[in-house]
Amino acid sequence: MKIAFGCDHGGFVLKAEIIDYLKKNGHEIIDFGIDENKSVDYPDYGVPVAECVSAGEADFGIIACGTGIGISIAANKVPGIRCALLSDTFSAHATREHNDANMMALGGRTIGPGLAVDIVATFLNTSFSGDARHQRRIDKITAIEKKYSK
Ligand SMILES: O=C[C@H](O)[C@H](O)[C@H](O)COP(=O)(O)O
Repeated sequence: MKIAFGCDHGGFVLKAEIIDYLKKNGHEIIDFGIDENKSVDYPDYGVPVAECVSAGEADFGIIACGTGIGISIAANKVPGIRCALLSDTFSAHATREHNDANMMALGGRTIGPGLAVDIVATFLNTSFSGDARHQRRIDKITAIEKKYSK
């Protein structure tokens, strides 16, 4: 799959192991940085990933900041993005199966790289259930997006 990745300096600590996992598992990576550990503004790295996913240029987006909060808030402003902030594998599974999330966010200051990679693996290896009740709820989220984009 094509995976877009982006992080700020708070998420940079997770980058190497996530990229390593993605490469070892045959994924193509679209890397939006950062490439060195310097202080940056997380919207500048989360939004390009979100735009890439929203445009259909990547299958999924993975982003990280210190907590995963700021960068996921920014990503979720892009139409078509459903970005889940994750810190456990149960939620990683559930957000794919129930929410059809197309992006996930991690916090480099809240979880370690081992758990981060397990979460990424669970997220990428779980499919949307396609269940009507879940689709109905996603459709309602999309309708909210359309209502406020006028
Ligand atoms: O939600 C925001 C992220 O956790 C940022 O990574 C964090 O705010 C960066 O903080 P600082 O500039 O103090 O390193």
